Amino acid sequence: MDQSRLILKDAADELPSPNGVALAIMQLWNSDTPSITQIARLVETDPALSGRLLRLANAASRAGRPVVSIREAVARLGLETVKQVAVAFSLVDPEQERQCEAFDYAGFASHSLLVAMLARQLASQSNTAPPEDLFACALLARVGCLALATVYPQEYTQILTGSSPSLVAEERHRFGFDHNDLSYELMRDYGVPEPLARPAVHHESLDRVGDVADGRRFRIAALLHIAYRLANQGFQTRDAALDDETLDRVTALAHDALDMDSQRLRARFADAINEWLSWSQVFSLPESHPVGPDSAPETQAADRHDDPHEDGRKRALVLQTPSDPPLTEPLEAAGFGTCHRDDQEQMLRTAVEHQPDLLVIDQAAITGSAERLLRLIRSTEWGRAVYIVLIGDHLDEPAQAPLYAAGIDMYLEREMAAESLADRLAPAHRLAELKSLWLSDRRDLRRTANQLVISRRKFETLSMTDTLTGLPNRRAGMAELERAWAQWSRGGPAVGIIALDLDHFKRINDHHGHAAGDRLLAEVASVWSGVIRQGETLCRSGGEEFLVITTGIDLAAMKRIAVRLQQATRDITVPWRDSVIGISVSMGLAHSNDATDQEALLNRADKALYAAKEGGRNRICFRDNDTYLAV
Ligand SMILES: Nc1nc2c(ncn2[C@@H]2O[C@H](COP(=O)(O)OP(=O)(O)OP(=O)(O)O)[C@@H](O)[C@H]2O)c(=O)[nH]1
Repeated sequence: MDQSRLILKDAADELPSPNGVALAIMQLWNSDTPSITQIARLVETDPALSGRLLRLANAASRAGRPVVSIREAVARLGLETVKQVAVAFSLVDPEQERQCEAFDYAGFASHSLLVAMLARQLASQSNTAPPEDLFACALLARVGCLALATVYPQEYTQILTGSSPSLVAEERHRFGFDHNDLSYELMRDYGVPEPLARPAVHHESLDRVGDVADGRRFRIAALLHIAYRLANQGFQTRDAALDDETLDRVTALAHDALDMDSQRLRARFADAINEWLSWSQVFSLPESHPVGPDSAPETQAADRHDDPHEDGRKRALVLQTPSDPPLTEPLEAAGFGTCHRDDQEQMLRTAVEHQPDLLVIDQAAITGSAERLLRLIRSTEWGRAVYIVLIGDHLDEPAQAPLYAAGIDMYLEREMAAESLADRLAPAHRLAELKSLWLSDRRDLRRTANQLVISRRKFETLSMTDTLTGLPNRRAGMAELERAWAQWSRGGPAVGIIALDLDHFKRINDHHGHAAGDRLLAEVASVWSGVIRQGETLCRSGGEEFLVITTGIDLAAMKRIAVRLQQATRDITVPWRDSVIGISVSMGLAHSNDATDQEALLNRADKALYAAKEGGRNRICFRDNDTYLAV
């Protein structure tokens, strides 16, 4: 899954934070000195920000134990760093074409938070992993979805609104990898260790949880799956009562993996839901009650042009006391769609939502220190490129200097504002033009780079796939064998090879023609694919030769697979013109217990296959001491 790493740079740096969290962090910053606990609790509600901070904390302590708990990351980084990172987040882009329309950003963050809170509750009652680590792991377990929505907004909208029943299958088809692969890569990039990140990949489906063989990883995958399932219900009902159907589905798993009965499960669910509901106000700010231009009743009538970016004009946001005449006219004359706020908090909300190009701030409407507000705005991502005009009363140059230092671009005297503002906005226009040019260049560049990743990934997939049968080719088979052997040599599951070679295939070609041979090869591949199971890999290693790589089973179990393959081959009939073609297969088995390295293993299977051919074909052979025996 190395290719998905290529889009990490974009994704990891630019995953958007929910506007509600963004605003809450700004409010904390702007009020009194926020405490590290307050900040940590807010950070925990946002997967994108949590990931960034974990990455930073882990980068700072390269040699030490990895930091997985978000609270620990916040404590290690310290208030100043966390404040800086927290305010400089990316936001969901208000411009339609740059956001994934079908992706519910706020819902995603809120759902992830609920899964995380449930995981923490379940972990606190079971001996699986530290609760704070599992909180972070669960919070980030689906961050790949957010990354795909951010990096491929249009394509992801098509996937989400398409008719495919399987999101994962559709993602794989489109991108060559799915959101689980990407979540894993991002989590590793953030510094989450493999034993926690890997089980998270399996958490969405019960079948995939069952595939996790290792005991501790299985418990982690099971815990995350239970949290995910419960969260799906809680997210919909927003109620602490657990329905029987969901409970039935997870009870057996909770019992096996966490040693937890249904009563305790219900109690943990209720606790997590209550905790989550108490946080929901963070999310209900701009998302569910948009505090955009049209929602402030007191200003609605005045703001006819309250959705300034709708018509493609540059956006101006004005903070002004109600007693002053609104600056709509000069701003409109200068080509800006304008919206007014008379309250600083409302202004910040609107700015977060709409990311204006121009901010006109009347000093009289600022609560608290003007410099502090300006610094706060300048430290945000949207605030870095906004043109700021400050309107004040008789400030001489020494009084203006610290305001310029804090981030204003222009100072205007109140009496002059109405008449001279329009004439002075050329630089603001130029900056907005530059910004939009730069953004569109960046967008095009990213789009090209991201498309390249997909093409490359598809090419790689093709170069690892046999075109006739759709099976992994020899190269892919050898890569899989190498991976399995490396695990075995580190004490992992045993590896086995079943080498298969169709009998007298040349005769088929000679008698029925090459096309008939091709049909038969494709049919054989399809039938065998249905016979092998999870954990077994079937590849086409050459013309009429195939390999099955098994893991975690002994020779006796391999023989049973070989017999199933032999029986299935016997049943294959391919109608061709006036006749029906059938085939048989010879097989040779070898097991890692009897081999010193992977070449020796392959060699041993080949020799056993040769013995099967020599013995008359249509048989399964293996070596026992110095003799070859047939199954
Ligand atoms: N139709 C078709 N034939 C292929 C393909 N690849 C290899 N072959 C043919 O497979 C045949 C293999 O022949 P041999 O190696 O003599 O083996 P065999 O006839 O199967 O005999 P045994 O293996 O000894 O049972 C050759 O005729 C190849 O041309 C392919 O992709 N399509």
